[in-house]
Amino acid sequence: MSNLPRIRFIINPVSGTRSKVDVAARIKLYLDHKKLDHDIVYTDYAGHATELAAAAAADNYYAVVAVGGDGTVNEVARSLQYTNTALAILPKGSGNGLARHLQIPLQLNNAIKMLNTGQISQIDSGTINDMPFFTTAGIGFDAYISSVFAGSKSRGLKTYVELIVKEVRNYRHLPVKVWINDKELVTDCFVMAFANAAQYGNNAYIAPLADIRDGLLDICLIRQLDVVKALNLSYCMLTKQLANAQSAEYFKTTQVRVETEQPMMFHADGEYKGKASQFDVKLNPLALKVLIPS
Ligand SMILES: Nc1ncnc2c1ncn2[C@@H]1O[C@H](COP(=O)(O)OP(=O)(O)OP(=O)(O)O)[C@@H](O)[C@H]1O
Repeated sequence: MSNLPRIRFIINPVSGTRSKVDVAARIKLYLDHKKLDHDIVYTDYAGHATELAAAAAADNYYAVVAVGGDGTVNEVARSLQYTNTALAILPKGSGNGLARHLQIPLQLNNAIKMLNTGQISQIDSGTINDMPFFTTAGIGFDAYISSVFAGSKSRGLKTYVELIVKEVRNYRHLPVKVWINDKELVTDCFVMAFANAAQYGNNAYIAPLADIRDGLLDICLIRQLDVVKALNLSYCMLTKQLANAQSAEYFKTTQVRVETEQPMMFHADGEYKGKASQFDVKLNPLALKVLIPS
């Protein structure tokens, strides 16, 4: 056995919108085999990536590469927190929020080449009701959209925007009680997003000022929304201007508690997680090593 650093690729065979590229063949071609040893494993079921990543961390791998979308990234990253093993990403989803935030190349060959020359950094992570997230979590409309999106056959930005425009008319804000930085706030809530990274994915910037290493969550509260405001907010999200929009308010904090009269939908990294009427959202400073471009 060589003494080279070892990396494990975990490929989710069902993720992604693109045609079935032979990722293993590309790895053979573009990974620097003089610098890195590697193995490749495929997930057989939802949740499998978490087990495969935990085994690699226990075996002191240098890095585990999540090959998939933010769902796969989440499953891998949750096992690597507080270990010496770094998360790397070959982005293959439709949104790729964490990869985009970390400026990891979206093109497969370039993303593989980056592994040869990348550097290790550390980032924060969050939990919502003890469920880990690395980009964003949220309650209200964005969780509702993630639930509809999960059942939709098509993917990508166009589907997202069409869904938002269609569903915004039917969705109603709900009253919530929020505790942020020892202050209580009673408010309507259309969306409350808890951002570790700046974007949901697809360059939709829900919290353009979020810093993934500052030990703080950026909370974006949108109290009420109608179709006209929604179009304006969508434009602001895609042009990184949401922090200046009138209908979005921001708070920075390490933890937040939300209570609702009626159960509300929530998501973590865009994966719909169900409904709850109490939410505890926390930030874990610099919990995860990541392999990013030098
Ligand atoms: N072998 C498998 N069979 C079925 N589901 C799987 C398998 N491996 C992983 N999954 C599940 O696939 C889900 C979607 O993965 P992921 O988010 O990476 O891709 P995606 O949905 O195509 O990307 P995006 O969310 O960006 O659209 C994850 O929740 C994961 O649990």
